[in-house]
Amino acid sequence: MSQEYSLAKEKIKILLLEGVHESAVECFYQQGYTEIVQHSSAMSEEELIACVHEYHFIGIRSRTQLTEQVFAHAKKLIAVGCFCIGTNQVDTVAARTYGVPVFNAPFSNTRSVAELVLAEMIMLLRKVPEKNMACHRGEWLKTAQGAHEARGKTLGIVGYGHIGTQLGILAELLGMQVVFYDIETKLSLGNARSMKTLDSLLAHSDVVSLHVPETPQTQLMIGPEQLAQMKPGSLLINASRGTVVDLDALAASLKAGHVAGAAIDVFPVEPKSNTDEFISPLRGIDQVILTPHVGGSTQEAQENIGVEVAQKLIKYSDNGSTLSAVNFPEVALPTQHDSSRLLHIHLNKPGVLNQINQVFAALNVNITSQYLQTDSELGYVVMDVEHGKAKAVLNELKNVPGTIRCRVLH
Ligand SMILES: NC(=O)c1ccc[n+]([C@@H]2O[C@H](COP(=O)([O-])OP(=O)(O)OC[C@H]3O[C@@H](n4cnc5c(N)ncnc54)[C@H](O)[C@@H]3O)[C@@H](O)[C@H]2O)c1
Ligand SMILES: O=C(O)[C@H](O)COP(=O)(O)O
Repeated sequence: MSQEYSLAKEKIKILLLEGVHESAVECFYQQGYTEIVQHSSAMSEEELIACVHEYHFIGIRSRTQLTEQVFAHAKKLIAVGCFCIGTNQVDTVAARTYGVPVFNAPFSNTRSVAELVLAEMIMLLRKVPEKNMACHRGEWLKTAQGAHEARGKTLGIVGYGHIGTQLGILAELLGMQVVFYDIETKLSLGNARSMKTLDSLLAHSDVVSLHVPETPQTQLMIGPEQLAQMKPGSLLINASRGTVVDLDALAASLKAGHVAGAAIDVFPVEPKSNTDEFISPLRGIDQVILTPHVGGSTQEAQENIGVEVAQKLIKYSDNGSTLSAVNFPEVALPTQHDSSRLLHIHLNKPGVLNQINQVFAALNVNITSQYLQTDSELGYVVMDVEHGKAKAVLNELKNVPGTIRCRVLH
């Protein structure tokens, strides 16, 4: 049975995985949420299935997979917080069907990614990775051969969103020319030029940097054909998602000397914890910078994300607001005064709202405020009623056909 009445805050159990920043914990404490369990690493599906029934909120980063099976066992789960940008690790459709909104931090770590990519680009242009490796082996590779300034070179940005646009601005400050390719029409910032096709961007760029989300269209977006279209001696950077690049094809292109260098932060399969082995066809290739998915891992980003996502979870818990949820109709709500608040999540089918309103009419309960938002499949309606009336209404609302979840707040 899912939670029907909001508990006292100190009884609400929160599970935070993957070293979610202390700033989140402080936010929860400040708002009276003290039952917090923290883990520094991710949990496997099995581990989650064994414990998820205890928790009302779960906070994760990019490593924890929240599958349909996990949601099926999460009887008390009220909401999920992804303390990162990506939500591809969560079955957000399954979450919806169980009436669980998923929140994330859509931009708090974007500057950190842009800065890392900029630094890597300069390192690759100067052939620092191979010179660094040579020094570690006791060799002395002092040469200007193949080393270039960034000034005057062309940076091609694939995916001109929060990260891509910031990177473009930073690169122009170095005197680079910026071109970009995006499936949406985007406002060009600075002197950046939009390219009509991915192929033309690849053929024009000295450095290609990928900043697209993981979608069916971006799966292996850069494979053997695309690598062959890149200029001989050009560089590839991927700090987006590991599924975007065919790493075997990249390794072959690097070994053949076509692509001259690469910086890769994300991988199709990443170790679940810092003690697991990292396996990749790029290991041992000197001209590649490999980083363990740390594009967004700065103190500044993590602290801001901690606050941002914790506040979204607290708001949903305290007043039902779903503003900026990634899988749910968005409702922005004022705090209720002198009333009880009922939250009703239902299938968006003809007649459901009518039946909800009939419950109130039959019980002669007045709705003081009502807020509704729907998408093509889901409806979320929030109703404030006089104190003391909510319990009777809840008992009837639960039986309205199409109800996914119904709760009373305070
Ligand atoms: N390495 C890290 O630690 C790290 C940190 C943050 C984000 N990321 C990844 O970076 C990605 C981009 O982040 P963002 O904040 O810039 O996202 P964003 O949503 O602001 O921008 C993504 C852009 O890609 C475009 N796009 C989508 N599909 C495309 C396609 N097939 N071809 C071309 N363009 C396409 C979108 O229209 C959008 O403009 C995130 O989805 C996340 O996976 C990684
Ligand atoms: O989606 C994101 O924001 C990035 O991939 C970073 O994920 P992380 O918080 O697990 O480092």
